[in-house]
Amino acid sequence: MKRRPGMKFTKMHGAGNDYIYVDCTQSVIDNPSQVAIDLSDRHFGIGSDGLILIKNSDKADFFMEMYNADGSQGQMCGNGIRCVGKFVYDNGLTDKTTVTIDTLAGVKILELKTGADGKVETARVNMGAPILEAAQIPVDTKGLKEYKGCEIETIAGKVVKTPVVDETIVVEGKEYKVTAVSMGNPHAIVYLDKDIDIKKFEIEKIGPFFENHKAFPERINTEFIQVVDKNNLNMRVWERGSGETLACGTGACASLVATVLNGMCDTTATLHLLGGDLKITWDKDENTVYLEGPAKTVFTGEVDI
Ligand SMILES: N[C@@H](CCC[C@H](N)C(=O)O)C(=O)O
Repeated sequence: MKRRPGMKFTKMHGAGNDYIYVDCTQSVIDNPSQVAIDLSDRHFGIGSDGLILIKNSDKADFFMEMYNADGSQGQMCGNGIRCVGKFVYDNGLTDKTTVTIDTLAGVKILELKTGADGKVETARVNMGAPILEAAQIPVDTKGLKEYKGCEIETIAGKVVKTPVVDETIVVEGKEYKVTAVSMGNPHAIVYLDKDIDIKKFEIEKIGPFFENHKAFPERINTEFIQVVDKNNLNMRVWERGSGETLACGTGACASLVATVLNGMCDTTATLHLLGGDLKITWDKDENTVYLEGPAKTVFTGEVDI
């Protein structure tokens, strides 16, 4: 009997945030959500933080469709989009080094940087403007301890009327200060003391309670940040739908914005994550966030689905 051909995939990572990438420009995958659950499993599957499909787009060069390890869809993925840039360039799907990629959070522009072997090593992504209005993140401010509120002026006198900056939230009976930012997907940023060893922080105990807290109607990605100095932040992340990951690109962007809003860092900083470093800049004149970091291929293969 002839074996049905398997699905070709490439395992890639950006600062240790690993996904399975599939070229869907010529073929389709039925039930990608279930495929993400099955293949992300680190014992019974390939092992990853989720699945990313590269599709055709009528608005941009390509479309990125991303699934977390639990099969839920994320609107955006900062580490994933850099790897999509590497995938399409290294595999000859484009010869451009400035690539546009559409996502559920809009079209993003990537500047790809190649190494001596002609392959993409890093990418700089224009991630667009951070979203700060509670309802758009979304945050249900009734789920906070009490909402004190404030107003933030962004560009051209545009005022954000209901941001969530340094508000109090009660999680498992303990009070935390939280700032919320969306980069197309929702993030809650919480600060840790300077003197703790961030690598020993028990994120797996508290992360799920933030993720599913009543203040976050679409669940949330939570970044735990330690401010080292004005240009260096340590970060651990508990991702919505995937649990702890070694890095989160949108999370690093959201954390930089949150830390600027809290007056604790400059508009450019390096975020140090378990899987590597990401450089983030918030250009306040144009209200745009830029993310720069590595993109790596681990292996390619074929798998039955
Ligand atoms: N790791 C990603 C974000 C992936 C999506 C996230 N878990 C969500 O559901 O919003 C990144 O690098 O940005």
